[in-house]
Amino acid sequence: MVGPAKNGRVRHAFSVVNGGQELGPSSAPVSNAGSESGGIEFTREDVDALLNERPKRKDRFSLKEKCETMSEYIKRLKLCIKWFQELEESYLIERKKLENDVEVSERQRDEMGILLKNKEEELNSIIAELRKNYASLQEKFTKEELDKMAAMESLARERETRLEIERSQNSLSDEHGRVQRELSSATQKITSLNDMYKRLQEYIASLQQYNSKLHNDLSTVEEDFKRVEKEKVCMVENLSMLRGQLSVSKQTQDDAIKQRDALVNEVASLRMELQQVRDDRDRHKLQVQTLTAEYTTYKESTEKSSFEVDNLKSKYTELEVRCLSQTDQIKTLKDQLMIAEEKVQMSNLTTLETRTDYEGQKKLISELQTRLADAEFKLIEGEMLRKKLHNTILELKGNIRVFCRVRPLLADEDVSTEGKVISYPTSMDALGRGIDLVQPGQKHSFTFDKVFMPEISQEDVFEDISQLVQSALDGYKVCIFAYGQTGSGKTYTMMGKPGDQDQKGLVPRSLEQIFKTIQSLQPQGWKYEMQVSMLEIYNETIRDLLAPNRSSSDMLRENGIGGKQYTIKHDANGNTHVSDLTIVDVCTAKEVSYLLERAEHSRSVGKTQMNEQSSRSHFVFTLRISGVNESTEQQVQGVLNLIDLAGSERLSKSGSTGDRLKETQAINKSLSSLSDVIFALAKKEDHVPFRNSKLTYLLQPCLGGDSKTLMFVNISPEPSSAGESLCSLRFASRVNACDIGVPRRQTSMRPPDSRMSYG
Ligand SMILES: Nc1ncnc2c1ncn2[C@@H]1O[C@H](COP(=O)(O)OP(=O)(O)OP(=O)(O)O)[C@@H](O)[C@H]1O
Repeated sequence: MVGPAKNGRVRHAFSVVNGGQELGPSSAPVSNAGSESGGIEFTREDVDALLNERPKRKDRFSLKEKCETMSEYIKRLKLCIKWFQELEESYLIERKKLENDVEVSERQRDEMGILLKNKEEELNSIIAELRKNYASLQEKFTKEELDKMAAMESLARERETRLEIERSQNSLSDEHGRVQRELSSATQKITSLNDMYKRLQEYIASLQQYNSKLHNDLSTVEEDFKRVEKEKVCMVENLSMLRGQLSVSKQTQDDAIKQRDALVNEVASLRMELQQVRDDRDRHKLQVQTLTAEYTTYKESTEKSSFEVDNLKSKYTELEVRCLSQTDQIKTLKDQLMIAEEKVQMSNLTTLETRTDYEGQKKLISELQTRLADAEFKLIEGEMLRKKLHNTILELKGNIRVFCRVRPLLADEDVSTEGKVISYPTSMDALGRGIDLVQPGQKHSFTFDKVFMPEISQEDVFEDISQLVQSALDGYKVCIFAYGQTGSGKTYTMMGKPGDQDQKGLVPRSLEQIFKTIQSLQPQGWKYEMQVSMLEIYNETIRDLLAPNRSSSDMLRENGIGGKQYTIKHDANGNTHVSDLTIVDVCTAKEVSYLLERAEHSRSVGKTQMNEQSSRSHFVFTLRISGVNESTEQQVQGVLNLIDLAGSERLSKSGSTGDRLKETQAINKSLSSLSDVIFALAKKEDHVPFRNSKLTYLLQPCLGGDSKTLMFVNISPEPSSAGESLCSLRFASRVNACDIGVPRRQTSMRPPDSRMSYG
């Protein structure tokens, strides 16, 4: 049926009956109530809609749902195709009918000719369109079929995958269970590890606290120590003053006692004199009485002799005068006696006062002595604590310490043209520890344990290492070495300026301190024995600097042309032995100075363009210290190694030729071996090439742990040395980063053959 044109469009209505049931696209089929077949009317729009109504891909649909939707859609498409086929058939039938009608009715045909033609055209176009649609539907159908097949295949694959997944899910759930169990045990482990970590953190915090406490204690102890030292000095002064006062008051007391005794004697003699005078007076009184009686008797016989009377009168007068004078004398004596008695009383009082004073001062002295003993005890205790804390701090550090020393500009050096290359940062954390080297356009900053500026004196430098030297007496191996380019001040730092007391170097100062300390430790029962050896390493050959009668031929032989070959060995205790090396027992600093002078003569001193006095060998001074405390049975064995390394210099800069070139090459080889060792230690490599040079092999115990090691890096302030200084500073900062472990104190018995031990 062809419906009326609506909105310029031709409306086609057709119905499909399938098994008595109307089928059609589920989307809005409009039922035509007037239709005979009671079928469904389709418009072109409906068909277009149906064709365009391809199920939208919903990503969230599962493959199965997609397949079902596809199947539904394909089903509808099939129905459509069927409808189209039926439609085509009905059109064909209609056409046939019309053709028949044409045949039947020419008129009708003429009338309908145009209409039919149009209709035919229209139908043809519709058919063509439908065919086209059909073809495209077929195509779509095939495509959808293919899609369906692919979907089916992928569904099957998915099913398989799902099964696989389910299987793996099962195994995964097993795994999950296992992992859960492992997780719970791991969680437990983590909890316990966390606990442990917390405990460790607490432990670290407590260690840090302990460390800071130790630092505080150290500073308090050092303050106490200083205070007690001051107090001791005051007390000693007081004591000597009191002793002076006491001796003065003793003298006064003796004088007073003597005076009193003299006065007592005087009083006794005065008393005797008085008694004598009294006796005289009594006697004279008696005489006077007798004379008076005689006078009365003679008066009665007055007339007898007037001469006798006169005589008797004069005698009487004389006696009276004598009596009067004696009375005066008695009075004077009495006065003198009174004065003497007063004096005695006074001197008694003074004696009493002096005695009280004396007792008071005696008490004060004994009090002061007790306080002094206390202070001395505190001092010893403080010293012990200080030593312990000092050693603990050094042990905690566990690395090679590095002190940097910049020498002043020498008279013939000038920086004015190129400017200063060395500066010192002033920030709080780098103060006294930082050094900056400025090169054109670049600043290199370094930090060390200490940086000594040019104006720092030898004494001040020594103050900073005196504790380390002290450690050798406490039984540690101590190694101090100076590194730096030629002329940077290594020998000055180690040995000082010969003949100038103020500019003595570390070696003489260390020896003085050691001998002084040994003496001060004597009252505490310590007795020390010391042995010295000195050697140099020249062109990779060891030379004994204390060998008796060392001639130039010996030197030649030592240079490898026959003769003694000194070999280095380390024993299990970390002691180093150099075969045939001369070891001298020493008791005083003077003896060591003499040996140092002897060694200095033997040293090889070469001349290069860089430094007229440049030492071309490594100088190694060793002092072995064995101490025993007779009261505590304690024994210590320490070693002090003081090393002045040969100058590090670039061949090009040194301008060496011939023998000097050979020397420079040997020095550079051993110094580069030293840096190889340091780098291997810094990287904690399994193999450290100690054996690559005599120097490193000799220093193995100092570099490989076990000992307290300090390196001086000496720097020249000259702008022309900036490159060398930078190399030295870089090397030193690597050395500083080197963790060599904890130094060990040697308190065991000295082995019987320790005379040959080097360090
Ligand atoms: N801190 C200082 N104060 C004063 N003068 C110094 C100082 N340091 C070094 N000098 C002087 O610098 C010069 C070179 O020093 P020194 O001989 O110690 O160098 P060096 O590094 O030992 O050289 P080399 O490697 O050739 O032995 C000497 O004249 C020395 O007196």
